[in-house]
Amino acid sequence: GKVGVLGCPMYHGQTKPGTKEGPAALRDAGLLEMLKDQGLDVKDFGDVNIPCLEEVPLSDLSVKNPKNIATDVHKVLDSGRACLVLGGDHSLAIGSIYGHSLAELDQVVVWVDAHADINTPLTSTSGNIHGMPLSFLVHELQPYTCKLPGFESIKPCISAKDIVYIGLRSVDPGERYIIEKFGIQSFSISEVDKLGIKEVVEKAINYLDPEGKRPIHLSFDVDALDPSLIPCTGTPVLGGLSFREGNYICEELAATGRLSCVDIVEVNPTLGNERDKEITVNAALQIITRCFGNRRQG
Ligand SMILES: CN[C@](CCCC[B-](O)(O)O)(CCN1CCCCC1)C(=O)O
Ligand SMILES: [Mn+2]
Ligand SMILES: [Mn+2]
Ligand SMILES: [Mn+2]
Repeated sequence: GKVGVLGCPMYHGQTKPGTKEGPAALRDAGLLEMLKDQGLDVKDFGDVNIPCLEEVPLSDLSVKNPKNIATDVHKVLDSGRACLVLGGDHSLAIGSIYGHSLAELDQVVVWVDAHADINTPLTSTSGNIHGMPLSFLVHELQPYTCKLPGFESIKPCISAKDIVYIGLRSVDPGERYIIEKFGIQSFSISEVDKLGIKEVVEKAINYLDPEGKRPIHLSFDVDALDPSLIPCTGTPVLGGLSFREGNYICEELAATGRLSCVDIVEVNPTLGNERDKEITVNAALQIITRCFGNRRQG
């Protein structure tokens, strides 16, 4: 398979700037070599240009980020490669999912995360954009939200029925209301406990794409995994997916042969000591290799 790797050192979506070190931490740990060693044709497209806060007034901040990301993701996909986006905080998904829609109109989204990330600017209590990305993208939400200055270039491009959550365990009241109102399919950690990961993944894929022909966008927030596996992330929540569950999800999505774009987000190497960073980066690297065909069975 052919993979294009895109670094996206985004940190404006939340208050801990260390997520801008995420792409470098993953590359420095040998990500590209690991992917090549499993037989992939890998091309590194470098990092998206994320201007730092000082360079642009706040109002322009977002117009550059999502648009740059969308343009670059579109370019990778149009080159015939699957796109691997290295975060950076989860606000980058505004650009990656929009960029995916420019290359493929009928994508479905698997959102693996402890959080729903679907607050609108009006329902968010933190004001952090990494808790809002889906609200900029879902058609049905638009009458209920507001456009932030600079987001004009990003158009809603997915329907509520094209999203499935796996791993939820920290959902705000406004998000719960939105999920219920629009009937967004979600498998929280409780469902993972109840059904087991095999049935969750089976149901998720069959719900999104029963005919098995639509391109899949996996937006994987590493905080979906248990904090013991990912000590270096900004919003940890106890009782997360096991390492085996995380690997299983990615193996099964890869096995569809339709995994078109993968975001790996919220790695913040500056949170924790050297050992914590090693644990976090190693777990993230393993998850990534499973997205592109490397299986535990060999
Ligand atoms: C659950 N929503 C949060 C977290 C978003 C995490 C973003 B992700 O990309 O890492 O998933 C938290 C909001 N809470 C803050 C503390 C008080 C209660 C609300 C938000 O800031 O919207
Ligand atoms: Mn195109
Ligand atoms: Mn999260
Ligand atoms: Mn997230």
